[in-house]
Amino acid sequence: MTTLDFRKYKNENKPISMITCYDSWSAAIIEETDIDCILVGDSLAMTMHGYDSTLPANTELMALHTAAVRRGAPNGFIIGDMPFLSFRKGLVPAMEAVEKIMRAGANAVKLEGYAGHGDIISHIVDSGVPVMGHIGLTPQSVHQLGGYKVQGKSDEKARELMEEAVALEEAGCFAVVLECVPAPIGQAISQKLTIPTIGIGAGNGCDGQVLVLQDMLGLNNKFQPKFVRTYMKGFETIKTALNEYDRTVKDRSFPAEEESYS
Ligand SMILES: Nc1nc(=O)c2c([nH]1)NC[C@@H]1CN(c3ccc(C(=O)N[C@@H](CCC(=O)O)C(=O)O)cc3)CN21
Ligand SMILES: CC(C)C(=O)C(=O)O
Ligand SMILES: [Mg+2]
Repeated sequence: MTTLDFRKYKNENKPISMITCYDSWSAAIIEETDIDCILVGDSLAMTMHGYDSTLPANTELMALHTAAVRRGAPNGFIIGDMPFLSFRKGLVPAMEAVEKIMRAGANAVKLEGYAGHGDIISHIVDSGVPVMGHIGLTPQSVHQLGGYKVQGKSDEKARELMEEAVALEEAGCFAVVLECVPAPIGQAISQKLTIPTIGIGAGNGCDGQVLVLQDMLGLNNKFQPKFVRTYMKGFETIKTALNEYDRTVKDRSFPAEEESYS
């Protein structure tokens, strides 16, 4: 996968699959699958570190996880999230953050929103670093949005979303994430843009889909928004295996002779 393939997939009406990943061992599994690209999302603050928002993620943490994912998936196309405020402190700090994430092994960066940092997006793109946009529900703005809610519900808000999407394409983004918007809006934006849209809770009309790995594996018992499909009962499966280990330790059937040195 390269940035050129994103446009090619869209032109050939071929859906793009993206999955989040934050560590080496799951990256190695993903590398063996047909999934097109990996997002080292700042959602790792929540899924990996137990925070209740993405705000605690910083550039150092994102770079650390990006490097781990790169070691696990040496050939994957990796997009690294620019964390909260990292691109809002002026051009030089923004470029230093981009540099850390790219040097950690990303192929591209993603950043939330458009208003107020269109110039920075263009500068990153002009510097030779591919940028993925992200509009709709932008979790770094959760306090301003008043919670994790579906965005673009009114005609006016939907128009604003469309304008932002077009502006991101014009700024040079190679793709754009649409998060938690009504399916008709997701479809309308996808039809308008020449770059692909990657939806999460944005309906079937998007050019691709992304889910958080732990959500789709059913590891995230507490988090069940409408857009998540669980493809595995991960929590129960792992719990059963752990209890089996515990039982075999306590009944002394583990380790067996073949698991011991003579
Ligand atoms: N594990 C995980 N998965 C994610 O998809 C995810 C994260 N973490 N962290 C960052 C953001 C936060 N996201 C969220 C969080 C909550 C809802 C949610 O509760 N949605 C409501 C919609 C309510 C409405 O109708 O407005 C739902 O019930 O689906 C949606 C997206 C998506 N992202
Ligand atoms: C949910 C996706 C799009 C994301 O930005 C993340 O995982 O941080
Ligand atoms: Mg994110």
